[in-house]
Order: sequence, then structure tokens, then C-alpha cells
Amino acid sequence: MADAEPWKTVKIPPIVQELATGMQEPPSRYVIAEQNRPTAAGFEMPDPIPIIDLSRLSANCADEVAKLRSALEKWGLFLAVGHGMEQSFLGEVMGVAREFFKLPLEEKQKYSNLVNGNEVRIEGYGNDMVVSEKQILDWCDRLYIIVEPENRRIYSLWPTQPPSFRDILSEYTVRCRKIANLFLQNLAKLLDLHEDYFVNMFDENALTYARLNYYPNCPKPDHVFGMKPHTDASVITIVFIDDNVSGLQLQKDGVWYNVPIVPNTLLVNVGDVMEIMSNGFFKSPIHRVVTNVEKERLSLVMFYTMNPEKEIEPLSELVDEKRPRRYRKTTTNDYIAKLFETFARGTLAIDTVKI
Ligand SMILES: O=C(O)CCC(=O)C(=O)O
Ligand SMILES: [Fe+2]
Repeated sequence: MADAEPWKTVKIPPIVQELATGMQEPPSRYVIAEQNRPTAAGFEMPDPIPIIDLSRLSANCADEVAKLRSALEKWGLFLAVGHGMEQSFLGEVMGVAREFFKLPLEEKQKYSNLVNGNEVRIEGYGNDMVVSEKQILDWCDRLYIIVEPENRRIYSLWPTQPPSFRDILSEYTVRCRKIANLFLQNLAKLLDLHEDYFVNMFDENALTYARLNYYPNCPKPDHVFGMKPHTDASVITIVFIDDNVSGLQLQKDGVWYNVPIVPNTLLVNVGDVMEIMSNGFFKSPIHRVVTNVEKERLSLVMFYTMNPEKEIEPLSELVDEKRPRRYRKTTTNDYIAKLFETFARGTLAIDTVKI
């Protein structure tokens, strides 16, 4: 969508959780143009969403690997079971996230993503960057923090309430790293690369971000997005979804499908950087979040990214005459910046690097 108006950082939007209290009509800045509105319910998926048992994947069971291949070809994601995290531990993880968002605003603002009250940085509590008065805002607040490597954590942005928040998120980070590495190894094997090919690309400066999303209930769910359609700028992503409320939708061939809730599973998806490096063998799924009249919704998302300075391009092993390179070279830093800009505009970052 061409837009001649220059994009600039504009007024900081309010915290949606505050705005939503007692509200009957979402303000116009949240309201999506009629033709883009999410239907109250998406379509049900034609087949059940693929569920992969990670314990079988780590034992190299051929049928599980085949299932993974087909899940990635079809959807670019899967639901993971056999991840070794007990139900009680996952309950604690979602519990501390919920407790954080329940804190009084002044307490949450201690971790604000605003610098000097008017500049927005990625990390911290608040909203995503707003670059235009015309930008449609999402019905969502979030806390964004770096969790890996440990020496890059900014603990002043890690909540001290509830008191177990830090320990639980640290433990969750360790557990998810195992899942991430197993997934990366299997992606490499599916491309006939050495199994540690991708794992080794993550050096000591590769960053993992945790994003806690909070979607307040909304009186007009079909007029707003919890999160606009996007793909993730990560290499891979692990999403832990509130098991009370659905809302995540996936796009395939122009149709939006509801991702069903399956308790105690984690959703694992390919990100744009993997799509680029694999020269399009793996596709980063387009997804969005819709809201709910009655219930708030939470998710905790782990984004695995490379060293911000590292160049990203299709692997030479995956480029040949029959399959020429499909994406331009970029860096993680540039790509993440691009993602925020395109996300704000309502376009897709991946389209900016396609050849
Ligand atoms: O809340 C969700 O289910 C997904 C959130 C998401 O897509 C993201 O944070 O990138
Ligand atoms: Fe996402």
C-alpha cells in the first residue's frame, strides 16, 4: 500500500488495559477498515493441527520426523508435546505472567519501554512503536525483555513482582532453549545439512527475546486486532498460549483459520530468518490475534534471533540454477527494524527482501 506521508514517531498510545476498563466502543485508532475486519470466528482447520512429540523427535523416530516435515510444509508450525515441562510448571509460568499484568499501573510502569517519557525502545512494558497517526493500533499491551544471553539481561526491566517472576522465567528460558535446539537440529536435517549447522550459527551475542502479551477483553472483537497480521522476524519462535481463550489465527491461501487450544502444548513456528536462510524451503506462517468480549488473553512468546550484526541470506548450499536465490541479504538488526516499520504499516517485512 503506497503511502506518501512521511512516517514519524507519533504520540505514545495509552496502555490498552487501562483504556479497556468500562469501555463500550473501541476508539477510532483501534478500529480496522471494514474490508480488513476479522470475522468474529475464523474457519476451523481442515485437519487437526499437527502435534509433534519432541521426545520421539529427539529419539530420531522416522515417523515423527516425517510428521514434522509435513507440518512445516503445510503450516510452518506445529504444537509440541513431550517437551518435558510439567503441567504444574507451565501453570506457574502463565501464573507469573498473569500476576504481572494484574499489578497496579504505577508498578508496571517501572518497567516502561519509554525513554525520557517519549522515545520508545523495544524492551520494556508498553505498546509497540507507533509511526503514523494513521496506524491502526493493536488491542494489546506487552512486556518485552531479552532473556539470552544472560549477560545481556537488563534486570531493571525484569519485574520484581510477583517475587518468583525472575526465577520462573529464567527456568523457562533454559527449558525452551532445549526445545529450540532440537527444532533447529531437525530443520538442518530436513535440509540435508549437518545437524548442528543452525545451532552453531547462534554465537554468544545471539539474542532471545521474551514477549509477554496481554490482550484485554474487547467490547467489539470484530472491529479490532489483538495483534495485526504478521510473520515473526525471528529464526524460530516458541509460543505458550493461555489455555482458556483462543484467538490466534493462521493464514493459508488467503483463509484465516483458528488455532485450537490444546492444553500443555507449546506452539513452535518457523520465523522469517529461517525462511530466508532456507531459501524458501521453510515458510514463516502469517498469523494474527483476535480478541474476545468476555475474556482477557495472555501469551508468552520466545523469539530466537541471531547476533544483531550477522548477515542473513539464503545458504549457498540451498541455492543453485534450479532454485536461484529468492531473498536479498540483510542483517538481523536491519530486519527487526524493518519488521517494526512494516508491522506498523500493516505490510509484511518478508516482502521487502524477496527477489
Ligand atoms: O498471542 C499469540 O498467540 C501470538 C502472539 C504473536 O504472534 C507474537 O507476539 O508475535
Ligand atoms: Fe507472532
